Amino acid sequence: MFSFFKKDKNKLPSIFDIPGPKGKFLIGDAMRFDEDPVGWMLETKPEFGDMVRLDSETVVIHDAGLIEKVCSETNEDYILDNAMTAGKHGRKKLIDGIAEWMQSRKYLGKALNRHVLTQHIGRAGVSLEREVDKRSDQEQDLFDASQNLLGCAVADFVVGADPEFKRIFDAVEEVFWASLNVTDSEETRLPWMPRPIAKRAERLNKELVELLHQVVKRRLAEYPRNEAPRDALDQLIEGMHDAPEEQLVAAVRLMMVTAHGPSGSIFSWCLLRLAEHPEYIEKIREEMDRDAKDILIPSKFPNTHAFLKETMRMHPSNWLMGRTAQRDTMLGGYLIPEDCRILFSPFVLHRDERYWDRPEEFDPERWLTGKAPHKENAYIPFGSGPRICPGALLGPIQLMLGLRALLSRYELILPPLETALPMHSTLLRPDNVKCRWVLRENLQKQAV
Ligand code: HEM
Repeated sequence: MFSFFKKDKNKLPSIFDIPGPKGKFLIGDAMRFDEDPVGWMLETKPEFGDMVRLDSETVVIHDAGLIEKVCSETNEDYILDNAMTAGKHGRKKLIDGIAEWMQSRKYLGKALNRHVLTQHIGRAGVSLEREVDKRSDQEQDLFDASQNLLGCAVADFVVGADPEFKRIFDAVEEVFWASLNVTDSEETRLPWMPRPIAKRAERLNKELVELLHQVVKRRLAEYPRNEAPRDALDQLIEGMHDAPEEQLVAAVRLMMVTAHGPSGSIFSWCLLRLAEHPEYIEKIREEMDRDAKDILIPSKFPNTHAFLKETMRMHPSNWLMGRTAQRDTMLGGYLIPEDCRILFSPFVLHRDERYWDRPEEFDPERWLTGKAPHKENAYIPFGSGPRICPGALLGPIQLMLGLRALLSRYELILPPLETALPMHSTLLRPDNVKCRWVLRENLQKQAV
């Protein structure tokens, strides 16, 4: 027997030892996964278990503990990247920028203070009511309307005190849609293909960055203001006024562009679920009658928070997340090679019977018992680890501002949830659902 046929007993089990469907040479089962990723995961999980090899460099994991391990080792053993930053060159840039971004994150966290939030809630409450009124009694796309409203709230938190707020918000909107088109498209898969969608996104992004440079310059010129910070940018400058201008611009841009989509996607599903559970509309309206600044105290809005949490369980905006190994590393007893992609799905995790009771049932009450309704690490709508969403506390506050602006004066008209097909693309969003909101008093008049 030649020695290379003998199994090396000392060799660690590698990615090729991880079970998975046979698939095709080189591409594994990637084509089947691309056609229906959720179906693929739900089908392969019972057969192959908590670690499933998709192709020679991609593994899908389902175990809550393993997912937590990968998330918590991000920045060290794994890197957080996406279709826009894939490839060796893009990855190197990301790795080089981690320390700077983590410093910005620290100061962003400080912006979640009472001063900034109270001013944000006042300002955003007014802007959201205005945006809701503008769209009154119009048939519109649900996700489009939702992401516009919530995007406005996010931008207000970040740069709401700026005299050019509207211009900044419009530029962010354009970049958001252009980037979503890139990550939704197949373009980035084949590096040698022309990339018109990505080129447009790059141009719009460049324009946004130029605009944000002007904004940051203006604020730096005003520093020190000797007044409490009005928005996240004021707070960033308070902590980082001697940081390079680029770093401040990058932090502000990333926050606005990243937060736009998830918030809008959750808001869309929340409205669809409310139309399915009208009894909650009344409960939420009752809670919303309280003083606006109480929005900062979740215990005063138990039903609203329970409803939002359950919406994020069943419809996590970031339904498929991933990390890439920065170096050879061990996971679940296997040696994961550098550049290997690890995928995990909050959508599948949040429906796993091992971690949840009646996972397929939409039941906000499960969050009202005083005990966590799930096993450890099984609820990750905001991700986890050092790169967990820095807006995890702010997101629900802004969703509540959106609900308040809409439900206090308007009645929703939406198709039944079962007709709303989910689009599992970059974000989990309802596909082409039309919605309308009508002033409550007008509906009441019509009823008489
Ligand atoms: C309900 C609303 C929101 C949801 C569901 C959401 C969800 C997420 C998720 C799942 C991630 C990826 C985390 C990971 O990979 O572990 C993320 C990242 C991020 N989110 Fe949010 N988010 C929301 C609102 C916000 C808000 C309001 C902000 C800030 C104003 C924000 C800023 C960010 C940023 C900057 C990142 C990137 C973090 C990093 O790479 O270090 N998000 N978000």
